Amino acid sequence: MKFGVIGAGSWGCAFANLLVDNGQDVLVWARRKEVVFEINVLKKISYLNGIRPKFNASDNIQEVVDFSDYLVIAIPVQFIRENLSKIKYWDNVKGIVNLSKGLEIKTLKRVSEIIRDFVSIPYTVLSGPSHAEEVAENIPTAVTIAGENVEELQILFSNDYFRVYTSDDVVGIEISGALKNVMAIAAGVLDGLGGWDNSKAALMTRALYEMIKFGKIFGAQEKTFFGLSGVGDLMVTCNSRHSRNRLLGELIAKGQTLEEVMKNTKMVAEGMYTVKAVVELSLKRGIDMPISSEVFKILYANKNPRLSMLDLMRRPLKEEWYI
Ligand SMILES: NC(=O)C1=CN([C@@H]2O[C@H](COP(=O)(O)OP(=O)(O)OC[C@H]3O[C@@H](n4cnc5c(N)ncnc54)[C@H](O)[C@@H]3O)[C@@H](O)[C@H]2O)C=CC1
Ligand SMILES: O=C(CO)COP(=O)(O)O
Repeated sequence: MKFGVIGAGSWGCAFANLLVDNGQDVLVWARRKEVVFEINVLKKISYLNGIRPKFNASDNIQEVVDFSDYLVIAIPVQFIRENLSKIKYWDNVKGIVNLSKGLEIKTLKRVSEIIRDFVSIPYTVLSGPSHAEEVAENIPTAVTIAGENVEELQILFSNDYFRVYTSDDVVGIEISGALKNVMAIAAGVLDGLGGWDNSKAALMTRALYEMIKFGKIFGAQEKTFFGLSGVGDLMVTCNSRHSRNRLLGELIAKGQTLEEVMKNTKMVAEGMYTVKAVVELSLKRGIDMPISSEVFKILYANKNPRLSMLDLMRRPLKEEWYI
């Protein structure tokens, strides 16, 4: 099978190598010519230290689409629309597989909804605790896919280091993948303030509750949040040294501004965008989202992270579970 991968960041490249390991033909689209040169000529992936690309890249997005039976989306969510709008013909593509995690802030849409604005071909989302740095090193990893063609894709993606489960909950997988990035920023803030175990465990548990509360309003199934794309990804992203979102929170709590953090990295922390959509949607739908709302205030209203922590502790006392 031929797979075109849109995005040559860490996850696009790690996933492309996985597909080659599984015997698939792969062509990756990179936005910048220097990245194509690095991959095709220098055999380097600048986003993944020490990992050799097993695939070729092109900076011509239409060429990659024309090559593909399946098109894999692996670019930050805020750039999906602008890049898909460059594609004129979708004739060969039999399905889309989305690896990106977030909500579009301009439209408040999930990735499946953004894609539906361009084409109506089968859509599948893949999510779960899967840091590119570890998948690229063939470290055992398990994820979930939902959508169309999942039986075929489960087999094509699985191998001895990558185990794929199926689910029937596209909405739940998209929402849990998007929201855990926001929660990981909050976890990073706690790391930056003191790295306390009690506080982190409490935060992650209440974060899961907040994710479920939000997801159910949009039709997600509660059980999805207890699976790989929910609690699994929440655990890895809140704790991992690889997590961009967790690191963003940590650096902010240690005194850097958002602008300073962004200037010093070419990586993208999706949660810093998604939090805007989450706060807007929660206000519109009347969903109480205390952690997300504090993350928003820390990032965009210059709120002192210690005060955010205190404000969360001082909320009205209540029963633990009342969804
Ligand atoms: N890195 C990881 O371990 C995982 C990432 N993801 C998701 O995959 C998606 C891609 O993230 P990463 O590969 O981590 O990216 P990254 O943080 O490694 O690299 C940033 C990527 O954004 C691209 N980019 C920046 N501006 C762009 C624009 N205007 N148009 C198109 N692309 C642009 C860069 O070219 C680069 O490919 C995100 O939604 C992320 O949440 C999901 C699972 C694991
Ligand atoms: O989604 C991820 C791991 O499953 C990657 O998380 P970060 O974007 O925080 O690195």
